[in-house]
Formats: sequence, structure tokens, C-alpha cells
Amino acid sequence: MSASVPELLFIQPSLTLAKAVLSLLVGGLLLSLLPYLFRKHLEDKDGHTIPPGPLLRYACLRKYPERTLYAWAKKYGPLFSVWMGDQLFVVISDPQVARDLLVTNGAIFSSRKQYFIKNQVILRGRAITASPYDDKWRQHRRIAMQLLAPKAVQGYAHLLDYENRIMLRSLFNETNQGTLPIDPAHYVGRFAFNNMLTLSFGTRTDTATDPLVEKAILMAMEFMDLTDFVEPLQKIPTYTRYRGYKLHDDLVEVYGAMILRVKARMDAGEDVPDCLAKTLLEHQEKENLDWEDVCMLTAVFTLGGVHSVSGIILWFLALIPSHPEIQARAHEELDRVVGRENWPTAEDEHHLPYIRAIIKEVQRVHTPQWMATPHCSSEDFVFNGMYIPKGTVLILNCYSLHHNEERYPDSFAFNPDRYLGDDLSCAESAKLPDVMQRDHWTFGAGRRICPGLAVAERELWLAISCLLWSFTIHEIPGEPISLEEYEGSSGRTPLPYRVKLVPRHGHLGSILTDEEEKTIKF
Ligand code: HEM
Repeated sequence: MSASVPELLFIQPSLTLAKAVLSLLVGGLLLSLLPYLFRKHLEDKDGHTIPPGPLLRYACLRKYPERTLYAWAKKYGPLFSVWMGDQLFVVISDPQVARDLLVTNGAIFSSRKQYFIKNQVILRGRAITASPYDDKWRQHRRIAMQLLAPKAVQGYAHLLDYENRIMLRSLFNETNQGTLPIDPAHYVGRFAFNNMLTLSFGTRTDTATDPLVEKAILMAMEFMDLTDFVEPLQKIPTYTRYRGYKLHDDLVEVYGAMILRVKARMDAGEDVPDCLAKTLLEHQEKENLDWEDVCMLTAVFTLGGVHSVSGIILWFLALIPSHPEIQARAHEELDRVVGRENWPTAEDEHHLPYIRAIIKEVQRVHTPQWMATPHCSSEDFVFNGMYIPKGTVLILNCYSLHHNEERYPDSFAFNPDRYLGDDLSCAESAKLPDVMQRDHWTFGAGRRICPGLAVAERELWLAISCLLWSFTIHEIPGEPISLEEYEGSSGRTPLPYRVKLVPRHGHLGSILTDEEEKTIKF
């Protein structure tokens, strides 16, 4: 039934009023939201303002955020700021600025923000990497360095060497002596994982099919994927938060069980090999370490030391087929210096400058963590007239640093020649007084620089020099390998791919099958 004219006259004004009220409400709401959409202006008492940056605030950045940060650095300069929700981020894109802030002023810029899913939900503020810059962090890092310092690495270098040979043998066997194509990810992942198992628990997986390999690789991948920069999102039960809790529980379940096994063996008076779990159990009372400390410290070796190492080896295998001339030069150097009868060893490293240069260049071009691990400032600071308030998160954008044309001319090209003549290890290079001479920033900077650097360098040397010594690496026709896309957000590995590994020596099989897989009682 339709309304009569007097009724319409009555309804019309109330409708207009309702519309006006609604418009006012929507307008008011939009106005109140404005400060949350646009960047906040901050200045200190002397009028110094925060570094320049984009006008809007962000909840997240697009896929491959390092590229957005690289474009912003070109627009806003070597130190710019961006608001992620209500958190201020400052992005470092220049080597001198990185040195000035993270090294020279390391006392102020070496903490970690506490609210990220990674740091609170998964690692519970522990595991070295998630600790604020305090005595607990110093204590945990000191304990870990007992196994990670270069001298300690020397003591177990033969075990890394053994795992490397096992990896090569698996690749040789699984490819039916180089006749079948292979996705190397599982075998390379197992190499890195077994090294960390040896360090953490004095054990290893003794078959490539051990389900623990896949489980550990998935947990490390999940860890790399769970990055959350916006604080309020933590308070709502998102799927990401659920995954964070689940990962924490999985880590305690898997690695906690391993620690208990080490403890049972120690209690039974068995001769347990030196490892992180043994060290932690021996000193648990004296160092006042709780169960979560012990679990998270052992877990971080596999979280920090598996995908990073295997990622670089996988990037190497992905890119080298498209550089046959570089591969041929590497083979020539190996044949000339090492010959075909013996493996390249750690002692050969300084006589193989081209192989060293290839490894450094892979690390520059395919850094596993383009944005390193964010640092956090623990005091207000003014840098070159720009205000960096306490609690700011600092990102070292290695993507920008590694594409600095002054330091690396033609920076997007893969060119190992740029490292010829660089005889320093990454750790030595990070200490050079002239920061423009530093090889690359793959291991971060300042007081939080990766403590696993020495062991990682040794693993990379062994794996890449021996892969080159053993095989000629080819792409499979019709299966192009993407060097642009990748998996993971805080750590990156290439998308799955296959290659052909053609043995370079007729006797490779006999050399590789010399060694039997060891089963370590655990
Ligand atoms: C190629 C391999 C590796 C790469 C590229 C890498 C990279 C990094 C980076 C970028 C950081 C952050 C540094 C910073 O905050 O400035 C870091 C920290 C860390 N890494 Fe590594 N890493 C590697 C291997 C390892 C290994 C093998 C281990 C363990 C055995 C390890 C354990 C850690 C730990 C515990 C931290 C936290 C340090 C702290 O907050 O004080 N990493 N790593």
C-alpha cells in the first residue's frame, strides 16, 4: 500500500534529518580515522623531525617488500621512515649510515622490539635473537659462542666435512649418477639440518627419508613466514597468531624431547658428544636457565642456521646454470689448484680465489634475509639532524646496500670478479675501517651480527666448492628457473626447481661411496 500525501510530507523531513545525521557520523568517523591513515609528525624538544618518508601509514607492505623499500630509498634518501600502523620504522639504505647507527652507536641501536609474533609468541623473548639488549641476551650469546666461535668450529670441522660428502653422495645416487634431474632442496636442507643437529644435540638424521628432516625444514620455513609488524593485530585471534602458538608448541615438543634424551644419556653416565644441549644442561642451574630458555636456545640453531645456509646453496645451484662461462672458470681453477683426485678442503680456500669470489657474490645477490633482523633503539637519538625516538624499529635494507652502484658497479649483474683480491672472511670484512670495502651485509651489522657466521661460512665453502668440483650443473630444457620469485617473508629460498648434475670425473662414484652413513646412538 502506498503512503498518502500528508504521510509523505511527514516522512520526508525525518528522512532528510536521518541522512544528515548519517553523513555527519560517517564524516566524523573518517575525520577521526585520518590520523591513522597518514604519517604522524614527530619532533624532539629542539625541533628535529623524524626522517622523511611516505605520506601514508601501512598495515603491511606488498610481496617482496625490499623492492618497495629500495624505491623509497631512491625517493626519500639513505635514511627514511615509514609508519607501519602505530610503529615507526626507520630504513637504512647506505653503508656509512649503517655503520654510524648500528656499529658506532651500537649501545643505542642493538635491541629488539618485543611485540612481534616471532619474538613473543614463538620465541617468548628468548633464543638470543628475540631478547632485548640486556644481560640475558649477553648471557645466551656468550653460551652459544662456546660452539660458534671460529676456534670452536675448527674442533668439529671434520663433522661438517662429513655431512658435505653425504650430501654430495645423496645427490649423486638420487640422480642415478647424474642421469636424472633432481630438486636439490631436500638434500641441501638435510645437510644444513644435520650440521645444526650435531651442534645442538650431538646427533644427526641417518637417512634422507627420516621424517624429522621434513618436519624441521617445515618448522624453519614456518618461522621465516610468520612475520607480523602491526602491534594491534597481535591482540586479535588471527590465523597468524594461531600459527605462531602452534609453532612454539611444536618447537618445544620436538627439540624439548631431544634435550631430554641428551639428559637421560648424561644421567646414565654415557659419553655424550659436546653439543649445545649438553652445555646448557651442565650449566642450567649455575646460569639460572629455565626450560623455555633451554628449548628456545637449541631451537634457534635450527631456525637460524638451516634455511639461511641451505637457501644460499640453493640460490647458487639455481643461478649457476645460466652462467656457463663462470662455471667453466671455476672448473679450470679447481683442476689447476686441487686436481681431480682430491676434494677441495678448507685448507685450499686461500688458493681458490675465484671460488671464494663466487660464494661472496651469491651471498650479495641472493641474501636470504633482505631486511636482516630488525634492530630497535633504546634511547632517543638525533642523527644528521633527524630525530630517531626511543622504540623505533631499524631495518637494514640489504637489498639497497647490495645494489649500491658506487660499491658494486652494474650491481644487478652476477659478477664474481668484483670480489677478486678480497681475501677476508665475512667476519674480518665486517670490521674493516672503510665500510665501503665491506664485502656484503648478509650477516647483519653491529653487536647483533650473526653469531653463526663462522660456521655458516665454513658450510658454504665446503658445499659450493665441492658441488663445483663434482658436477657440471645444468638447467633442464623447458624448465626455466626463476631467480626473481622466492618463498618465505623474513627468509627467502628459491621456488622449487630441478637441475641436472653431470659428474665431472669418472671416478666420482667410487670417491663418494667410500664413506658409509653413520648412525649416531641417540
Ligand atoms: C648463511 C647463513 C646465515 C645467515 C645469512 C644469517 C643471517 C643472520 C642475520 C642477518 C642476523 C641478524 C643480525 C642483526 O641483527 O644485525 C642473524 C642473527 C642470528 N643468527 Fe644467523 N645467519 C646464518 C647462519 C646462522 C647459523 C648457522 C646460526 C646458528 C648456528 C645462526 C644463528 C643466529 C642467531 C642466534 C642470531 C641472533 C643474534 C642476536 O640477536 O644477537 N645464524 N643471522
